[in-house]
Amino acid sequence: MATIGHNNLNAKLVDPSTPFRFPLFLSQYFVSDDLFLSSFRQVLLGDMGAGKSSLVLRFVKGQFLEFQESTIGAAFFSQTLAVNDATVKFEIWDTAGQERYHSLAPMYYRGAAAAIIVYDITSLDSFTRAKKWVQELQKQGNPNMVMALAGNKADLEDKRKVTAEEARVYAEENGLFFMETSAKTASNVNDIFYEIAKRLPRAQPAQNPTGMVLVDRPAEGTRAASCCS
Ligand SMILES: Nc1nc2c(ncn2[C@@H]2O[C@H](COP(=O)(O)OP(=O)(O)OP(=O)(O)O)[C@@H](O)[C@H]2O)c(=O)[nH]1
Repeated sequence: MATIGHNNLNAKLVDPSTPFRFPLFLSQYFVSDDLFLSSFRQVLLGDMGAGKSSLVLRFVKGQFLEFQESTIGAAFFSQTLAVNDATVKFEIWDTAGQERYHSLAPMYYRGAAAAIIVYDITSLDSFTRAKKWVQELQKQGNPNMVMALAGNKADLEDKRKVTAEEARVYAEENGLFFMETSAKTASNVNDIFYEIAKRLPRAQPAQNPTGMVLVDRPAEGTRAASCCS
């Protein structure tokens, strides 16, 4: 059973391996003719203290805590975002950066459609750690996974140790998109989630759906089926 580390957030006790209602990368629900919802599982990975929980807290609640508690195990959040004509629901796993939780990470990234790998621009070690996460995802993650590299704490320019150029080149070479973010000032936080949503498989409403259609499918390849056309 996964545990959670945040008592200040709306994290739920959920084991990603069994009771999760829609275990595939992408679930689509045609609720009515004019409401279309795509649901994506997403994971945040990175060194401890890089700012993963702070980014999620900023995205989900618009808040920032100067003294954010370290995550234990992982924490689950959800947030919806309007992207073009569709509503995208993110089901977000915020993993713990402490090394002792490393072995839990595959439980969270294996079923994920997208990942944000977070480092702290004031820490070379956290950038090195981020690269190791990228390697692990490239070897063991979903091959169609959308990956973003977030250089967080961009507000701490005077303490910077990782240049934006270095990170950008690395991201380009490894097929990630890159943004510097600040959970503190909110800079680029919504933007990075929005960019991920835009890169996920395009949500397309069915032709004249009648009634409710529930479709679970892998990220790519199969077309949505309708029970009631
Ligand atoms: N200045 C600044 N501080 C930040 C930013 N993001 C997070 N922090 C601070 O960095 C510390 C660690 O943030 P967390 O969000 O807990 O980091 P984490 O990656 O979730 O850490 P673990 O749960 O241990 O893996 C906290 O004290 C935050 O307030 C940021 O953008 N700017």
